[in-house]
Amino acid sequence: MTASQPLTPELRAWIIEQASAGVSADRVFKAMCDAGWNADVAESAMESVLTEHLAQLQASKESPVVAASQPAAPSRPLPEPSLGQSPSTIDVGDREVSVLLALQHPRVVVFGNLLSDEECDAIIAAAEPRMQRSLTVETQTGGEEVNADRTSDGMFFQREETPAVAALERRIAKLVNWPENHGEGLQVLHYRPGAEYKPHYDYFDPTQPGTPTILKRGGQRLATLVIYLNNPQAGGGTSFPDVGLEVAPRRGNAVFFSYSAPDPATKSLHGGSPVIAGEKWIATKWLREGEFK
Ligand SMILES: O=C(O)CCC(=O)C(=O)O
Ligand SMILES: [Fe+2]
Repeated sequence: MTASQPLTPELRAWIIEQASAGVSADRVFKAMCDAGWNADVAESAMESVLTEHLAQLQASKESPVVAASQPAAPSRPLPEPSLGQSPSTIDVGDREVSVLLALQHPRVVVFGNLLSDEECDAIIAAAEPRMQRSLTVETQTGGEEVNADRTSDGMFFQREETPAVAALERRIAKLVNWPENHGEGLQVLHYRPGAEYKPHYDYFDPTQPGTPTILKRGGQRLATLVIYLNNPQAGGGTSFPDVGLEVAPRRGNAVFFSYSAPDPATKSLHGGSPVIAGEKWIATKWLREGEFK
């Protein structure tokens, strides 16, 4: 390379590659000088290449055609409540849900008044006869096993299975702006004293062999809504250990959290803390990328 050398496509590509790999501008500049470039020429070459590259990136982000062809881009749409105007309540059609707390990273929003006491009781009553010790899929063998990290009992409803479940699903869709048919059936969990759900991620781990099969049915999980159906006497909060947050379980309230990628960087690690006294009943709604059939 010499100062008189034209700015070839290879050199342009090399500058972009260095910058994209996180090499500092100073080091790229020094490498060009070491290779014989005049400092002023090297500087203006870098500036023009990178400015043009950034403009191209911006244009491709703004083009809907390109965006649609990149489903895995980090800017993928996510379930998200409309909190732009910092509302204290959100109208979900047949109810005013209150907004009690919002955190950006991890994305966590705590809601009040999502369900009435009667609706909570109706969901518990419909679930109770069908409760079984929670099983998890054993990803190596494909079988199911009792998981020591999850000492609750559980069951799944079909979507819209009872009037209270259907009303809840309609509200959730409005609350977080996500289609009802992109949600899994509601899961109900029952924790007795001492029971807990150790910290975990709700997304499916892309490195596990069973994950591609799971993803065929609706794609990744993108967000979770945990709804409290009763008031435990002590313990049983939902914890987010990466940020030291614990949400108190109060009947009719709910905690929403989303994860833009199946990655711990989302800080979406969370768990159900041990119930110290009383019992804990929750309903969990997982929201998927696509239609869940
Ligand atoms: O029990 C809780 O508070 C958390 C439940 C949970 O993490 C889940 O259902 O995935
Ligand atoms: Fe979870």
